Amino acid sequence: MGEVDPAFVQALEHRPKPTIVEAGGIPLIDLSVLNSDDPRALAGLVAEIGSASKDWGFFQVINHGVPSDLRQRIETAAKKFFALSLEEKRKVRRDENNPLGYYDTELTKNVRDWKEVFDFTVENPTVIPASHEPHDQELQTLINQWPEYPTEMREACEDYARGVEKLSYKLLELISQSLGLPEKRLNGYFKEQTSFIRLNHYPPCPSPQLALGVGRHKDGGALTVLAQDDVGGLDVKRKVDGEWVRVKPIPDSYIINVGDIVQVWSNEKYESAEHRVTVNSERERFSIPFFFNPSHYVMVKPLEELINEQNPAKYREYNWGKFFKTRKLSNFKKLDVENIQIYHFKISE
Ligand SMILES: O=C(O)CCC(=O)C(=O)O
Ligand SMILES: [Fe+2]
Repeated sequence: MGEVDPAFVQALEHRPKPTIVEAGGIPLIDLSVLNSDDPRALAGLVAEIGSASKDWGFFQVINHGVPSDLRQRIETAAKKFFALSLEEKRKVRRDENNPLGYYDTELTKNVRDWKEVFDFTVENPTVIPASHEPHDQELQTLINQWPEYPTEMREACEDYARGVEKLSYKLLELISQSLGLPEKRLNGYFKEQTSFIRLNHYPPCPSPQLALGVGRHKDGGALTVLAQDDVGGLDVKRKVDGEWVRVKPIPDSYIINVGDIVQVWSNEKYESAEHRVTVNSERERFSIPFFFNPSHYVMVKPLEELINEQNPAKYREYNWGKFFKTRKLSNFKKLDVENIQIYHFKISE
C-alpha cells in the first residue's frame, strides 16, 4: 500500500467501506418511447420519470438518442488530453478568476479529490456574476480555453455538448410533465444557460480506502447527464435506507441525477441524491458529466403551481448565479465555512 498526501484523506466516517453493494433497483428507463405516438406509452414514460425522481433522484437511460460517435470522440479526446504532460495541461489551467480549463486540485467540502478535470461551458461565452458577494451586481464573461493538443478536442467537445443538450431538454420536459406542468414550463429558465461539461480523470490511487475521487455531494444545478466508462466507482446514497450503493456501468447509457434546483422547484416532491466517487488501485477511470444549469439571473424557488396552503413553499428564493459562484469558489480554495447548500434557504417548519 502506498501513501497519499494527507490533503486527500477523508474523515473516518466518510471513507468508503471495503465492500459495497452493487445497486439493484436503480431505475433503468428506455427513452425509445419518445419516438412513439401512442399517448399511453408517453404517459407511462412520464410516470416512470416521476417515480424515479421521487424514489431515487437517480436513474439510467438507454435509447436516449445521443449518437454514439459523439461520445466516442469526446472520450478519445479526453484520454489523449489527460495523457499529456502536466506542463502541457497546465497551459490551459483554470484559476480563481476563470473557472474553465484544466485543474488537478479540486476540493469537495474542503478535502482534496483524487482526480484531474477539464471544464468547458456549453454556451461560449457564458455570463455569470463576477463576485459571490450578494450586493455586487458586476458580471463576468467566461470563455472556453482549448488546449492545442489533441487537435480534435475542441470540435469533439462542442459536438458532444450539442448532442447532450438535446437530451437534457427532453429530460427537463419529461420532469416538467411528471410534475403535472406543461412540457415547456421550465425551458425559459435556460435561455442563457450556465451549463458546463466536465471531463473527469481518476488515476489509480495507492490508498483507495482513504481518499475519494469526488467527496460526497449533491449536484447544485437542475439536472446532471453523466457518461461513465466501464470501470465503475460512482456510489449513490440510497434514499430508502441511507446505504451507499454502486451504480453499475451499462454500455452506452447515461446516468441522470436530479439536482438541487429541481428539488427546490418541485418543493421537495423530488430530491437530489447524495453521491460520491470511489477510486481503486488498479484502473484509471474516466467520466463526463453535463451539468444542466439555468441562466445566472434565475431566482430559484418552489414553482407557484405546486404550492398552496396545504403545501406551502419550503424554500426562500435564491439567485442561481450567486449560488454557482459561491460553490465554485469553495471548490477552489479551502474555506472555514461549509460550502453553500440549498438547506441554507430552507424555511423552517
Ligand atoms: O465521475 C462520476 O461518476 C461522477 C462525478 C460527479 O459526481 C461530479 O463531478 O459531480
Ligand atoms: Fe456529482
